[in-house]
Amino acid sequence: MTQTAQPAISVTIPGPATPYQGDIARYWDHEARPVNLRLGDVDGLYHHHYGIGAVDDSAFAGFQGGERETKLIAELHRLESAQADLLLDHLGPIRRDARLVDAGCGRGGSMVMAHHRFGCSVEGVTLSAKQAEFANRRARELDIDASVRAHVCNMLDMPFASGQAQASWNNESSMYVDLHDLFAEHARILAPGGRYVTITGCWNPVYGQPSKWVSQINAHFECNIHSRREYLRAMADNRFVPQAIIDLTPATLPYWELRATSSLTTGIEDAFLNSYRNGSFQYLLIAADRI
Ligand SMILES: C[S@@+](CC[C@H](N)C(=O)[O-])C[C@H]1O[C@@H](n2cnc3c(N)ncnc32)[C@H](O)[C@@H]1O
Ligand SMILES: CC(C)=CCC/C(C)=C/COP(=O)(O)OP(=O)(O)O
Ligand SMILES: [Mg+2]
Repeated sequence: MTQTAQPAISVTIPGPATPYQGDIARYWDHEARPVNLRLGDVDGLYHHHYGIGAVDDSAFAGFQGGERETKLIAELHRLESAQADLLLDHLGPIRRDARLVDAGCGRGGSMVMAHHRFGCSVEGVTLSAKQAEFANRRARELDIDASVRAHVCNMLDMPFASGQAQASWNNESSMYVDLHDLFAEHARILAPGGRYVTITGCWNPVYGQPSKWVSQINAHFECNIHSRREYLRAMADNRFVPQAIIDLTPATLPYWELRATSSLTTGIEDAFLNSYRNGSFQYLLIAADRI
């Protein structure tokens, strides 16, 4: 019997592109660590990244017990917001009619800060439906939901037209994806001359290979930390020319030293402290022009 050829049909399959992305979506759907929620409750900016800058001891020294802890938590949060501020500083001048893209937006703290600073629209993507709901609820509460939106989707295949974004970034979210695929997608959505910024933890090729502390961080977060060399190579291969490369390792150590003394430790503090101190891991900001 002869089989007639079936016409090709195109099917849209909802959900994660890979089983790994499904794992990561579940991870962030279920994440509710007090270190993130208590810090976010300080002023309603919910971050999933770490902090930079000198600790202001006077913010909590001289206080006792619960009051001291509350003030110490506010200090940790101030350092995390300072990190996002530094990233936004490197976006350059942004027009009010611009569109910005936050790839791996988490609960949206950086998006809110970007909108408040520039007055422009900010689109974010996350694999986690819970995080996107959280970010969109915060945007509604702040009455900025016409300009700040989180979408549940893959940062390697974003639902944005080509060449329309003035700037885009990854704030501690690039260790979940292949860097060549990532920068190809940023190069697609950015206008020529647009700016890309990342703050990331990367292993240091000068150390040789990922240290046991780096491997511990990977296991803790189910991520895959790349080397500094991989970032620069993948950028160069995808039309990105670095304008600034800043080693933020010395600037993030005080955050980790303070966090290790807090009531909100999660068990990963020593891995960060040891890997930063032995030179196997670096906290890096890279700002690049899309040519
Ligand atoms: C450590 S959190 C960082 C969140 C945010 N950038 C911040 O600074 O608060 C990592 C984020 O990356 C997102 N992510 C990981 N892989 C992704 C992918 N392939 N597509 C979209 N988002 C992804 C996660 O859903 C999560 O929101
Ligand atoms: C620098 C590196 C390697 C980051 C990995 C990505 C990551 C999980 C960032 C912090 O998220 P979080 O704020 O949810 O983590 P925590 O609960 O530890 O504060
Ligand atoms: Mg955190």
